[in-house]
Amino acid sequence: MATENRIEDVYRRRTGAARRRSPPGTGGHHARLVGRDERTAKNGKTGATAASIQVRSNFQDQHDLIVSLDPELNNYVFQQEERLFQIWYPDSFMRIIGADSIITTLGPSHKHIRNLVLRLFGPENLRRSMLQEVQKTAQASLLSWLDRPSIEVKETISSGRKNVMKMLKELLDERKRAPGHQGSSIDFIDVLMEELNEEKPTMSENAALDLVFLLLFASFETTASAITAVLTFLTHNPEVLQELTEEHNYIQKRRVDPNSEVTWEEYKSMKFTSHVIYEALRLANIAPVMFRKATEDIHMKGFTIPKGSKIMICPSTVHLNPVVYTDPNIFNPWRWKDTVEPTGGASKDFMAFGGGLRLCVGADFAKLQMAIFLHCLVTKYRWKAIKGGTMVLSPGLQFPEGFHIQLFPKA
Ligand code: HEM
Repeated sequence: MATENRIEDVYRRRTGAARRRSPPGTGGHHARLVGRDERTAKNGKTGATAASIQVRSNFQDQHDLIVSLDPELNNYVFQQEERLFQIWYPDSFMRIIGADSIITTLGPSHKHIRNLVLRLFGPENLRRSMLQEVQKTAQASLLSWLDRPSIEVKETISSGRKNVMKMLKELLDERKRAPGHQGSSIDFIDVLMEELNEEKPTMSENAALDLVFLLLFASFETTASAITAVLTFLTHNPEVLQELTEEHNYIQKRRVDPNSEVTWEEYKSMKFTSHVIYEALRLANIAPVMFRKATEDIHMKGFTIPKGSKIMICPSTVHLNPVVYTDPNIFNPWRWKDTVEPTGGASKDFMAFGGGLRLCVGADFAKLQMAIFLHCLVTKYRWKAIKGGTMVLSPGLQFPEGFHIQLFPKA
């Protein structure tokens, strides 16, 4: 796996920043080191002493872009969300996700939309209905993989999920034609219909569809990448696969009917699985960067981040930091054994799901999907790697040759 320097290098290559080292203030792209230890950063060493790199860029408003390689600054940004920092993403990204989304809203509106989304993806609904749904989907996908000589894991997982978008749109139309869904479990369309039928709805129908799109966009790539990364790590680490399989076999053996559905208690008992998931997310750095802008002048460690500056947070600075994680490039789920799991999926040492007010709303859902997929996989199947499986951070996680496997039923 590549390290945070690689991310920095790729970023510099793309902006041309490193090559044009013209002095600050002369316009165009150029890079200036503003960290504590210029030499360390130049030599490409990683770790707690890594400096922040400040790049003056061609962003429209000509404010600085600070690439933060400092774990403390990363954490501080999340803690000070909507006080000293505010969400900001480049225009190209905002065009994809739509101007009117959870990402662009602030304050009470943001909180309101988050709460709507959490009615579907929060722990209560995960326990009540999503657990079953997720299990059915995982079982059906794996069954459909059986007859095929080679499966490209990420592609297969994400194409399956794309059908969900189509289905949700159809469902919204159907529910509009025949309102008053009487099902026992709530679904997101119920939540949205309720919102749209309010006397003073907080969103238009288009905004509601945009939100559905954003949720699917945010979940397709990320979850598919995460599951592919876990499978790759398991393939290369048979001792991890063995302990994981033992955990799931044990859960299955304790049931009266081994084929009955996974219960919430069983899911919560999957400790080693949870460590495998955290470890894979730590190494994979699926969301390689996050952006914010400073809403005030901020003084930190002898530096000033001027109001209006854009800040690029790189979670790998923490995740691949040897001071925080011993042998950071080694896939070692046992390292989590004596660690308190990050509350709500985030801590100052673990930011795969971001942190603070903007912590990923799908974090619990993503972990549930991964754990249930692994349960269905290791209790019923084994697999053989056919091709690919190389992971590169460039700067996001990529599988240049994909990861192709063949699936077999367990004897
Ligand atoms: C392994 C899978 C996933 C990873 C690594 C991941 C990562 C992240 C990260 C890092 C953020 C914070 C972005 C920021 O602070 O700028 C985020 C936010 C978000 N994620 Fe995820 N995500 C995953 C799965 C999902 C899923 C399954 C969904 C949908 C159900 C989802 C929906 C969202 C949404 C809506 C936000 C914006 C939250 C807000 O602004 O309040 N994510 N995600």
